[in-house]
Amino acid sequence: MITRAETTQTAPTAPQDAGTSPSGTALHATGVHRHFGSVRAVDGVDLSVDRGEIVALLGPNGAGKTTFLDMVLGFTEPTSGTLSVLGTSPQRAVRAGRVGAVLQTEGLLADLTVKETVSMVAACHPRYIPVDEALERAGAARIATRKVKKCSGGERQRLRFALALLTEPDLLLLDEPTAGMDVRARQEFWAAMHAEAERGRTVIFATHYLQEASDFADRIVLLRQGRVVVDGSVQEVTGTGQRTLSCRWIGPGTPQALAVAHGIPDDVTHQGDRVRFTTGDTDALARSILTDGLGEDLEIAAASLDQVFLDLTADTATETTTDTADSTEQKGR
Ligand SMILES: Nc1ncnc2c1ncn2[C@@H]1O[C@H](COP(=O)(O)OP(=O)(O)OP(=O)(O)O)[C@@H](O)[C@H]1O
Repeated sequence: MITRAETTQTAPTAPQDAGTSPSGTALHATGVHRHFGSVRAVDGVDLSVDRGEIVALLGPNGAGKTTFLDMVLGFTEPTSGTLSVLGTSPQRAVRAGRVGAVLQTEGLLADLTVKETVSMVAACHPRYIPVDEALERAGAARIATRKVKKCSGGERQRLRFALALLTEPDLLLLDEPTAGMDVRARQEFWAAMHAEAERGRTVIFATHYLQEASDFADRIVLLRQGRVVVDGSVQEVTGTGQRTLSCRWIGPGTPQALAVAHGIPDDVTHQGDRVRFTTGDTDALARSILTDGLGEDLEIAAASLDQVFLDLTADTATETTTDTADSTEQKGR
């Protein structure tokens, strides 16, 4: 049985077991559910990720991100629905070393050095890249001789990254990979990940840092209560939110009257000499302001990813449950 801690470390099956994915799809999920007793952790996810894509998986605590990644890694099976990874089952893709993962769980031996750890794990694989190369690419070369127990949280993540790269995987899965890293470590981590993406790897990462998602991902998938609520590029996702229009008011009339005329009576605020409107139709508002000479120095801004995230996940406090019996399964992580 494969456990979360073993994912990047033991994949002794021959590569030909993994099959191929002629369509170029790295991941294909159709109607995937994963229920734990009464808890619908994943509640009908349809998702297709092409090879070479970089996808950020966002969602509030308990949205189902880790459970979904666990299924992609073959740790747990969907309750229903189908899931294929690189054209085969998750288990076969993982065993063939075609999937690398950087997870938050432990599973590292405290008394080994970083390099010893990578060497030991490399020896479990039928084929792997040179250990020094994996360390270098993961930004872990300078901590090669450090004992794992002396490594900080961020350094351990780099070590996990080096382990994930050993088999030159086609798909990299990262669950909150930069948790615990300081700003510099985070920047270095993403620079290293960029280099891996440029080598053509597909990267799927779960994160709570929206800026990281915005900076690094081609595509944002937002989960809420086990379902995909938004799926698109950063521009498409922020485009679903309300825009703001601000200007210097020069009259006649009042901003409030204009807001009422546009059906947004409560969405007008003042900041210094500027007035700010929040609306789904900034074009119509801008037209009125310019045509009637009501304001000057107009600025229109799309919603921030943070704002869209907050709007779409505002009511997630309620737990999603099925109407079946209580959960008897324990959270095993
Ligand atoms: N083994 C399990 N048994 C019972 N419930 C579980 C189990 N694993 C996950 N859950 C529940 O499923 C839901 C989704 O959890 P999951 O860890 O996938 O969310 P997440 O989006 O990764 O959250 P976070 O951002 O906090 O890591 C939660 O309500 C969680 O408590």
